[in-house]
Amino acid sequence: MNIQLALDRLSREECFDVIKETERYIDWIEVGTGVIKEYGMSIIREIKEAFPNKVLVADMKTCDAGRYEAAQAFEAGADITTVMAFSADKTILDTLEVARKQGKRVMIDLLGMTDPTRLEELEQLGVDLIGLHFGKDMQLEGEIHTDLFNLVESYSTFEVAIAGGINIGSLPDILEKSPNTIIVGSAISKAEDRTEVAKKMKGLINAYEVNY
Ligand SMILES: O=C([C@H](O)CO)[C@H](O)[C@H](O)COP(=O)(O)O
Repeated sequence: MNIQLALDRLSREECFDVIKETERYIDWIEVGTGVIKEYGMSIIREIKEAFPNKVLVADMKTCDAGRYEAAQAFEAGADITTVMAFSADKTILDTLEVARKQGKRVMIDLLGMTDPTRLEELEQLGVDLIGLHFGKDMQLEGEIHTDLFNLVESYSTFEVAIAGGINIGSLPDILEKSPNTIIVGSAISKAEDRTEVAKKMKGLINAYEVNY
């Protein structure tokens, strides 16, 4: 099970600090949407150059012009780019095609998605990696719940990532659902001791995997 460290609402310098402080305990690095909007593709390039052995996720949250945006992210060094589940089928197909040609991947972000038939369609389109997502603004009015997994429970074809305010308190319940990737942003990046929090979270994951 991977930890994907999400870098959001951080300066360029802070992004590098957070990675350096936690790199022993994280597997994937996500350059957050806001960070990409602030610094453009250059921050993806710089982070990939500095940490070439980490899988780099560009949280582009693409919803249109998929071919162009996927090419931008991959050209900058991303291994995975994100596309919103509500996007047109053509957008999703185009991003998948660009990814396949370059040996890269697309994560479909299910933020706001409640329609199970869209999952069927995504599977038919050839999607293999999805992100369950309880959004930042949703977190102002509630907390992530494992009910999110209901959307995907009848699909064995998807590799599943999950995000949305996951912290040490909510991690044990999430682990019971055995996602492939656990996305953690503010619980690590805004912590006083980021190394300690990342270490504890990785420790909980390792302990779960040993007993699973
Ligand atoms: O995708 C994200 C969100 O929409 C802000 O862009 C975050 O990366 C994701 O939610 C993980 O961050 P936390 O919720 O702070 O753990």
